[in-house]
Amino acid sequence: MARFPRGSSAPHLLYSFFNSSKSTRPSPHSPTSALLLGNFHLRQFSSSAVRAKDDKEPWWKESMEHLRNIGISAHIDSGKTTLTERILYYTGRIHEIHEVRGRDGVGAKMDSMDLEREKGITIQSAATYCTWNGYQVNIIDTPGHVDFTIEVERALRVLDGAILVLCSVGGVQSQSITVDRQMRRYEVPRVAFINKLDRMGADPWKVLSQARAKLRHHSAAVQVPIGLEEDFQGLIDLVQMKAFYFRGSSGENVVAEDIPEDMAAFVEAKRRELIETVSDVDDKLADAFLADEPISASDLEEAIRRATIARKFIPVFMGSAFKNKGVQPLLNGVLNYLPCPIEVNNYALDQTKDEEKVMLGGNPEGPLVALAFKLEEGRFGQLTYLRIYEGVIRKGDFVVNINTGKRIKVPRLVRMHSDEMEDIQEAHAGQIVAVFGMDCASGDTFTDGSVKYTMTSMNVPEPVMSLAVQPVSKDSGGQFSKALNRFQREDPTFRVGLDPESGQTIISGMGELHLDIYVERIRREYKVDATVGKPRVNFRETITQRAEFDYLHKKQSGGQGQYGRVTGYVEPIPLGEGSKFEFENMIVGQAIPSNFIPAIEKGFKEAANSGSLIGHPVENLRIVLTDGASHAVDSSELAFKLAAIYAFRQLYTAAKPVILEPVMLVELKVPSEFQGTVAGDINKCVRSILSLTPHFFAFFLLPQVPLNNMFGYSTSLRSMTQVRQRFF
Ligand SMILES: Nc1nc2c(ncn2[C@@H]2O[C@H](COP(=O)(O)OP(=O)(O)OP(=O)(O)O)[C@@H](O)[C@H]2O)c(=O)[nH]1
Repeated sequence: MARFPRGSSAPHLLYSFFNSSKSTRPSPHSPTSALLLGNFHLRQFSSSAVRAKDDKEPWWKESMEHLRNIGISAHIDSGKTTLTERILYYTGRIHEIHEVRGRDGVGAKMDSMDLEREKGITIQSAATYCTWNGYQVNIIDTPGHVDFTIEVERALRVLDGAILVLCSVGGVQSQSITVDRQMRRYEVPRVAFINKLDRMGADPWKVLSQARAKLRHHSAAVQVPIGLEEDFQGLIDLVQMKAFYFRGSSGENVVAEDIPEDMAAFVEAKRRELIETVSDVDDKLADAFLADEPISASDLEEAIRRATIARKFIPVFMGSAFKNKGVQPLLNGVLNYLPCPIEVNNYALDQTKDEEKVMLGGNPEGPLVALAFKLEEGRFGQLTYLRIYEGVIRKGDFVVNINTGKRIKVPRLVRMHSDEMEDIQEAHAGQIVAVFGMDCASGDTFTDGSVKYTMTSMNVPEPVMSLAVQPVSKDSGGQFSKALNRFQREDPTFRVGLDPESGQTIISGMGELHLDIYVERIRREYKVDATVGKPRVNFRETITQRAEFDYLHKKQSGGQGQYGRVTGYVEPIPLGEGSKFEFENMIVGQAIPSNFIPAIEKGFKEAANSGSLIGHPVENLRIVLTDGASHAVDSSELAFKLAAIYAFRQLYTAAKPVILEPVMLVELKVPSEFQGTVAGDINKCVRSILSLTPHFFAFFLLPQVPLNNMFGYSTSLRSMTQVRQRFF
C-alpha cells in the first residue's frame, strides 16, 4: 500500500500529510573470455585486460569492480525471498532450497525470524553475500509490506543497485509503485525481474507495458520467454541471441541452444525494440543503429550497462524463481548491468566546512567513512550494520561517531549471512558489514577521526497509527520497557509515548500489521502478555494560508512582571517539501535581545504540538519573526515563550487550518461475481478508485482509502466475498 493525497471535504480540506548522478563511466570490462558453467556460457571479464588498459589504476580498483551491493525489493509476495533462496543456492552459499511456507517447515534462509517463517512474510531486511562468476555480491532482501517500509528505505540508502521484482500475473501493484519511488529517491539503478512466469495468467508483456505506463520506466525486455504458464520452458537472451534452458532437479544446469525456429521473427522484433529503446538514451548505440551498422552482443551489452547505470534505462529480465528458471541469467545481469561501488557518486557533508558536499571516491586508502544504517539487538549486544564508503575498518580500531563525538573501539567485526555471522578482521570501502558493541543510533556516521564527515540520512516516514498497550501483569513492567526501548532504537518508524490523560503507553507505527508484530514480539521474546487498545489514526493539522501575528504578553501582578512582544507571520510549507516546522528570525536590530530568540522558537514549537482543530500536531509551517519589543526588567525567556504560544493561538484560525489524514492505496483482488457488491461498498468510503482491471475470473481494484476507514475492512470484505478476496 502506498499513500496518496486525499481530496477536499468542507469545511476542512483533508489531504495526506505523508510525503512522505551517478557516473556513466563506460564499463571497465571488455568481454575477453567465456566461462562454461553447467552448459551455460557466462560472460567473464578478464581483470588483466582491465589492468592493461591503465597501469596507473590503483590496486583496489579491480576488487571494487568485482563487487556488487544490491537490494531485492517488490510488492508483497512477488517472490523476493524465493528468488534470494535460489541465488544463494546457485552461488553455493546454501546447499538445499527451502521454500517460503514450504511443507518441510524449514522456511527460506533469509526469513530467519520465527514469525517470518510462520507467517510466510519478510518482516526485517536480511543481508547476505555470495560469489558469482568471480564477483562478490552483497544482497539485502527487503520486506514487501508497507508496514515495514523503513527496511526498504535503509537498504536502498546504502545499496548501489537493485532488482525490482514484479509478478507476471499481478503486474505493477501498489507496493511496486512505492518501492520504485524509493529507488528513485535514492537514485538507485535497477533491473526489473518479472517473476512467476509459470503461473496461470502470466503475461510479461502486459507487465512491461504497465511498468512503462505506471512507473514511467524507460525499459525493454532483454529476454523473451519460451512458453508461458505450465509450458514455461526457458528464456531467449536478446543480447547473446541464444536460448537457455534450466535443467537438473533444481535448474542448476543451464543449457544454451539455438533459438527455436518458430520464435525467430518474434525474437528479432524484440531485439530491435531493445536496441531502439536503449538508443533513445545512449548516443553511441544510437549512432550505430542509425547508421544501420551491425550491433554486436558486446556493443549492446555495454550500451545497456551505460544506460542502466545512468538510470536512463531499466533492463527487464524474466523467469520463475519457484520453478528454478531464469535466476542465473538475472545474476549475470546484476554483474553486467548494475554498478560497482565506484561507479556510484556518494557524497558526505563536511562538518568543518559548513556542511560542504564532499564526493567519496570509494578509496580504501582514504580516511574511513562508514554509515550505520541498521541496528539490531543480538545475543552479543547491539549489532550495527555499516556501509563503508571510504577507508578500511579493522577489528580493534578506534573510530569516531561524528554525530555524537564519541570515540569507540571496534570490538568485533562480522559479515552477515541472514542470521549467521562470520567474524572478519577488516573490511574496506564498498563493503557492507556489521559490528558488535558499538553504541550509536541509526544514521550515525563513523570515521577514523581524521575527517568530520557525515552521510545524509535516510527518509523516515511518519507513523500513521497508534494504539495503547499495557502489560497484563505489573511485575513484567521492566521487561516491557526493555522491549519497547529496544524496538524503538532498532526501528525509527516505531515510536513510544505516553497518553497525557490516561497515562497509558502508546505505541505508534506504520500500520496494524507493524504494531501487531511488535506486540507479538514483546510476548514471545520478552514473555510479556500485553493488553492492546483500539488502533487510532495519527491525524495531523496544517495551515493553508499566510497569517500575520503581533502579540504582546504583559503581566504585572507584583514582583517581577512578564513582558514580551512578538511580531511576524506564518506561512505554509508545501506538503512534500521535507521540513515540517521552520522558524526564521528576520529581526534587524535589537528589538528582541538575541538570547530570547530560542525561547520564542521553543514557544512556537510547543504550541504547534497540538492544533486547536482536533488537538493533533500542526505540521508544514514556517514561522518568521520580523519584529517585537522587550522590557529591560520584565522580559524573560518565559515571557517570550508565552508570547509565542499565545501568538500561535491568535494566528491559527487566520491561517485557515485543516486536518490531514493518512490515505492508503489499497489493492484488492476479488472474484468477478462480487464486483458489484465490493465496488459499491468500497465507493462509500474511498476518495477515488484509481483502476479497476478485469483479470480472468477476477478483477483488481485500486482504491485510495483513508486509513481511518480501513479498520475492520478485511473482515467485512471477507464476508462480502465469502472469504474469497485478497487484501494487502
Ligand atoms: N508459482 C510461483 N510461485 C512463486 C514464485 N516465486 C515465489 N512464489 C511463491 O509466492 C509466495 C511468496 O513468495 P516470497 O518469496 O515469500 O515473496 P516475497 O516477495 O519475499 O514476500 P514478502 O517479503 O512477504 O513480501 C510463496 O508462496 C512462493 O512460493 C514463482 O516464480 N512462481
